[in-house]
Amino acid sequence: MTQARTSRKEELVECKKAVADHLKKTHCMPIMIRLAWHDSGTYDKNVKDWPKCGGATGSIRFYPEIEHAANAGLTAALELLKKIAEDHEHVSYADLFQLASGTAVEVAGGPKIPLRFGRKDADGPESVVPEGNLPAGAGPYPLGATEAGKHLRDVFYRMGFGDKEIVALSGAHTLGRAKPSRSGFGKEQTKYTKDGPGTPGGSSWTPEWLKFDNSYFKEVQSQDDPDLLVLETDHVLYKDQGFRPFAEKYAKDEKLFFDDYVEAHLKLSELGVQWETDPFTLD
Ligand code: HEM
Repeated sequence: MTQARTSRKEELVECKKAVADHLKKTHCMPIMIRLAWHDSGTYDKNVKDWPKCGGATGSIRFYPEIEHAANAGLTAALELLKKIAEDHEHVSYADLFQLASGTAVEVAGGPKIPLRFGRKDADGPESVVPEGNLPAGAGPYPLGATEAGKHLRDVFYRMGFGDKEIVALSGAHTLGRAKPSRSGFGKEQTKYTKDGPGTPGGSSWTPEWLKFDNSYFKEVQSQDDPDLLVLETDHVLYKDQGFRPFAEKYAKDEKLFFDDYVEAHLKLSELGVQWETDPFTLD
C-alpha cells in the first residue's frame, strides 16, 4: 500500500460490493470506521499546505503514522483491506478507507452516508503529520487541558468541528470495543465480547456492539452496567453544559442522531481533501 492511486467511479462501485461482502463475513465494521476516522482526524485547519494539513489523504497507510500510539491495532485494518486494495487498483487509498467506513455504518444498520469520492492520495511517508493530533480517552491530556471537555474542544475545534458534531461523532462508539492490548482501555473480556463475533474480547460501549443505533447515548447516560465501557471523553458528554443537550436529545431521538451523524461523518470524511477530479457519488 505505497503508491498513490487515482479513483475511477465504475471501479469504486465494484469495490463497494466487495467491501460490503467482506464486512458481513468478518464483522470488521468497527475497525474500518476507526481507520477512516484516524486518517481524517489528523486534520489541522490552520495548516494550509497539502498534505501537511492532514485529513483524509490515505497517509495512515504509511509508517510512521500507522505506528502512532493512537493508531494501536489499526495495522489489522490495513491487512483486512489489502486484498480488496490489490483487486481494485483504480481506487485511491484515501477513498478506500472512507468507502470502507461509510459502508460499515450502513452494513451495521446505520444511515446511508452520501459520501463523495475522487480523493487524492498522499504519496509518501514524508506527508505524515506529526504525532498527537488525535484525541486521548483519558488524561493526562496535551496542550494544557486538565479535563476531557477542554481536550475534546482543543482537538475537534482544530479540525473545524463544533460541540454538536463532537457529540454526534462520539456516537460511533455505539459500535466496537476497546482492548487492553490495543489502546490499553477496557477489560480482557466481558459477557458481551467473550464469544466475538470475530475475535473475542475487549470492552464494548453497548451490548449489541455490531449494531449502529443510538444505544451509546442511553448507556453512557445510565452508566449502570459494569460490563460496558465509559471513557472520560464519553462521560463528559453528559457532564459538560455545552455537550449535554445534544447527548440527551440523541438518547431520546434516534432519527435526530442519525441525521446529525450523517452530516458530521460526511464532513469528517472530507477534511483536508484535495480532489483529483470533480468529486462524485456512487448513485
Ligand atoms: C471523541 C474522542 C474519541 C476518543 C477519545 C476515542 C477513543 C477511542 C478508543 C480509546 C478506542 C479503543 C481502541 C482500541 O482499543 O482498539 C476507540 C475505538 C473506536 N472508536 Fe473512538 N474515540 C473518539 C472518537 C471517535 C470518533 C469521532 C469515531 C468515529 C466517527 C470513533 C470510532 C471508534 C470506533 C468505531 C471504535 C471501535 C474500534 C474497534 O472495535 O476496533 N471514535 N476510540
